[in-house]
Amino acid sequence: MNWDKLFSMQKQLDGYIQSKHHLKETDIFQAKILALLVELGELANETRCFKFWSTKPRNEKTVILEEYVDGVHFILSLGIDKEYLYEDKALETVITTETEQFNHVFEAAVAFKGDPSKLNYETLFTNYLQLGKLLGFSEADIQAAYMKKNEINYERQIQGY
Ligand SMILES: O=c1ccn([C@H]2C[C@H](O)[C@@H](COP(=O)(O)OP(=O)(O)OP(=O)(O)O)O2)c(=O)[nH]1
Repeated sequence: MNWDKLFSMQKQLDGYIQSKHHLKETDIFQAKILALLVELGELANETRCFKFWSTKPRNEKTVILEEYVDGVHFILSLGIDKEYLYEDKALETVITTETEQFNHVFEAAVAFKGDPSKLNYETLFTNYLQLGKLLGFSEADIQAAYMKKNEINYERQIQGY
């Protein structure tokens, strides 16, 4: 996957949002971490993977992918803030349940908040990609859905959302 292209699109979007909301000089690192954690919760809710008490089916794959790419936005954005990129590498196949993998991603996000090192960023990125793989998304699916949501994010800003 060409992550450089997505990083560059994200950088433009973040710049647009920050100038629109007069945040150029404000530290929004904490807000972006919380936003990522909230998106992860929303994503988990759409999969319903942890709802052992319920028999209701999970939401459609397209809806789950839309939620997934909101998390991609915030992970790219956090990397940009800390001046990190992600280089594509072969993903190890994880032998976990979706629920365990969600918990890994939560842990990785909290670890990155406490110590925003390059290594912790890579761990967060990799864990999130492995979650995407477990949810059945190909890199092409993720890239296409990211592009679509990136455009929607501009439209929402223009509409004064
Ligand atoms: O600096 C930022 C801030 C936000 N976003 C993007 C990420 C995500 O794709 C979207 C925010 O998520 P969402 O669309 O779910 O927004 P919301 O306000 O939570 O929507 P809703 O009120 O519909 O739940 O904005 C960025 O890319 N950069």
